[in-house]
Amino acid sequence: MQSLKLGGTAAAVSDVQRARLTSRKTTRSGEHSLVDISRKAQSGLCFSASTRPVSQTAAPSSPGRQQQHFPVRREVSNYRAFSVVRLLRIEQGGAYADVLSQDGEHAWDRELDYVARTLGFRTAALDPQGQRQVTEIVAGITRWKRYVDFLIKSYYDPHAYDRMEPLLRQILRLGVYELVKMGTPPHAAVNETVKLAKVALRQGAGALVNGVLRTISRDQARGELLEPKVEGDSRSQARALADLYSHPVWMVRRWLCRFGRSETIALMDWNNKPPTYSLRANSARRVSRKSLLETLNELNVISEPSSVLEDFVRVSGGLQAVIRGGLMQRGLCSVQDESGGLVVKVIDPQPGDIIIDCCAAPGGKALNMAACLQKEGKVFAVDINKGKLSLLQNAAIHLGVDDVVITECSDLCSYADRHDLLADKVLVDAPCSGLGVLSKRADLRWRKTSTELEDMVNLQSILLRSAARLVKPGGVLVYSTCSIEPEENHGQVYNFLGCHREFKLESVEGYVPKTFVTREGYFASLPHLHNMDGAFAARFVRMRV
Ligand SMILES: C[S@@+](CC[C@H](N)C(=O)[O-])C[C@H]1O[C@@H](n2cnc3c(N)ncnc32)[C@H](O)[C@@H]1O
Repeated sequence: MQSLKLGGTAAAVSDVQRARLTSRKTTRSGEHSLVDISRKAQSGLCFSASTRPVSQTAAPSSPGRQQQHFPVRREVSNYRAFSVVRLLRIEQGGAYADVLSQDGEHAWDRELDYVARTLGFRTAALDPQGQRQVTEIVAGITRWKRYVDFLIKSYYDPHAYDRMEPLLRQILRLGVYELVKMGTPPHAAVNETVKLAKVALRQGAGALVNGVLRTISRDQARGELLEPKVEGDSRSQARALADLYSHPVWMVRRWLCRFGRSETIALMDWNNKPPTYSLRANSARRVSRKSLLETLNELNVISEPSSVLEDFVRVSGGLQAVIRGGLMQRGLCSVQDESGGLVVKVIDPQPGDIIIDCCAAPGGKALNMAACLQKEGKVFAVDINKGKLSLLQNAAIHLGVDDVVITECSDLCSYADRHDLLADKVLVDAPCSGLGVLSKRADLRWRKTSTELEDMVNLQSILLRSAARLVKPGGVLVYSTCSIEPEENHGQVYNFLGCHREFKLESVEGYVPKTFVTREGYFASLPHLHNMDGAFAARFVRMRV
């Protein structure tokens, strides 16, 4: 199958014509060829008096602007319009896909205005099902971006695609994603995205989208979809796997060296699946897991008891119904991955303990530890990020543990200089690459670089050294991350023990189920093996002198 090369050489153009890649409808009606249309669409020559050029960047906020300035276009699928505007915003503004999706109820109203300002027309508001569709589509396209772009570039000119106006790029991505990953019936996927391109941009943009999508759809139906070929030297294979499973090449290369091919694929498969969420029943308000499961059942949230933690439940289908039901506001539960709950098991908080959580915000582990104390003892929650620390403070009030949690906004190094508090237990849940949580953080894989990982390693070792000064003789120090990378985990432990003879490593056996205990005695969860986020924890004990 010949790929479509627009704006390329004459030979490439004639290949296109020979392959008759434009849709039948377009060629039969004698309209412009896809090549012409795309050139016009790219150059912006297709703007007419009746169409308006859409800003290349996100629409500026203009508070004085009245709603009636925007015509209502009910024929445009609202969730698709919301999705492309969100994607644009994520790409241009760097907003987190997952943060956006968990915004509160009123955020959708604000977003409706934002969509109108960006597209130049209003759509119908979204019902809860539409909201769920936007969340899932945006997260899905964010995850599958590299693969979707591979397809578009294979069926279109890669250079022209790179220069394409941002909104048109998002519309194309949406159409391709619907066709190849969502299984939307082709006529709906094509017609709806073409309509969106025409109304939001111009006729020519619609024709371009139509041509590319129809070609992909036709090849897909014939089982001839262009796919990355995993062949050649290790570099080429890594690149093809990166295209196929939509991950950065540097990640694929490091996982291939460590896990081998099939496990690397299993890990990438996990990262590409919709995330699983779990909730911790709030024992501080005497909420049992059984009663939490009943409440979830009343809200029609599919949930089941965790198989590894007695106070946790797993929920299916996202958190929107849980958020709408106000369960967190009412202090019934908090959102925490089971891997985070298992790290708390490694710390083993007991009533009466003085605990310092050195990198505490937004507070999943600090609040869990506080509940374990049963009102006896203290959790000193330290974090350098004031905003995130105030989230922790508010959550402590909702959960009824604010009498146990004491927050302090500080750099840990200066905190350790200022305090001679010797705690029973100290947790360093260090900032890390987050490579264990790529399923939940849809855009994280595209924002991380291997250089950043090295920077993280330096910061982690500084924080661990500072934290060590806060542990009393006989006390416990736990170092944890939500990474699966050895430099951030085993490597830190090795370096720490090398220069801190007063600490010895203690196995986590007995604190967590055996399946999470490594040969060296660390806690480690791997997403594709344990069906939860990837995390790591090592438990040290400070020897009595
Ligand atoms: C992985 S997060 C902690 C997550 C938290 N333990 C929880 O369970 O929700 C790492 C935290 O370290 C904090 N941090 C980074 N550098 C720090 C420093 N020098 N001193 C204190 N906190 C720091 C970040 O602000 C971030 O909130």
